[in-house]
Amino acid sequence: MDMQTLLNQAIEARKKAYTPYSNFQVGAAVLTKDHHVFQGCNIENASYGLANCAERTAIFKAVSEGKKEIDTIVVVADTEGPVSPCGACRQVMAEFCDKDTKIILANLNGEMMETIIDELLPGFFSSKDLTK
Ligand SMILES: O=c1ccn([C@H]2C[C@H](O)[C@@H](CO)O2)c(=O)[nH]1
Ligand SMILES: [Zn+2]
Repeated sequence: MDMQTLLNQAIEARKKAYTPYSNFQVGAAVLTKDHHVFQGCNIENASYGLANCAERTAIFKAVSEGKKEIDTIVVVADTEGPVSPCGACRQVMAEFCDKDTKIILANLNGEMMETIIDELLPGFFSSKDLTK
C-alpha cells in the first residue's frame, strides 16, 4: 500500500473525531505487516482526561482484532507542521512498533515527516525493563 493511500485513510478517519471540548481533530491509520488497515480518530469525554487519541484508537483497534505487528502508522491533524503525538501515544506506539516501523506524521497541508519510535521516544520503557 502506498503512503498517500494510507494518509488518505487517516484523513478520512479524522472526519469522525469526537472533539466537542478541544475542537482539535486528529486521524490515524495503522497498516499491519499482513496488510490490514485500521483507522482511528480522537474521542473526547466530558471528563476531559478520558480523551483517547487517534493513534491509540487505531492501534487498539488493530490489537483487539489480533493484529499486533505494525508496518506503518500515519497520524494527521490540522497543525502548522506535522502533528506531534503526545507522550502517552508515544509509549503505546513503543509497545507495538519495532525499530523499523514507519511512523508518518502529517498535516492537512501535505507536510509530512517520517520517523521511528527510537526518535520519538528515546529510552522508552519496555518489557525489558520489567526484568532485572
Ligand atoms: O497526536 C495527537 C495529539 C492530540 N490528540 C487529541 C487528544 C485530544 O482529543 C485533542 C487535543 O489534545 O487532540 C490526538 O488524538 N493525537
Ligand atoms: Zn496521544
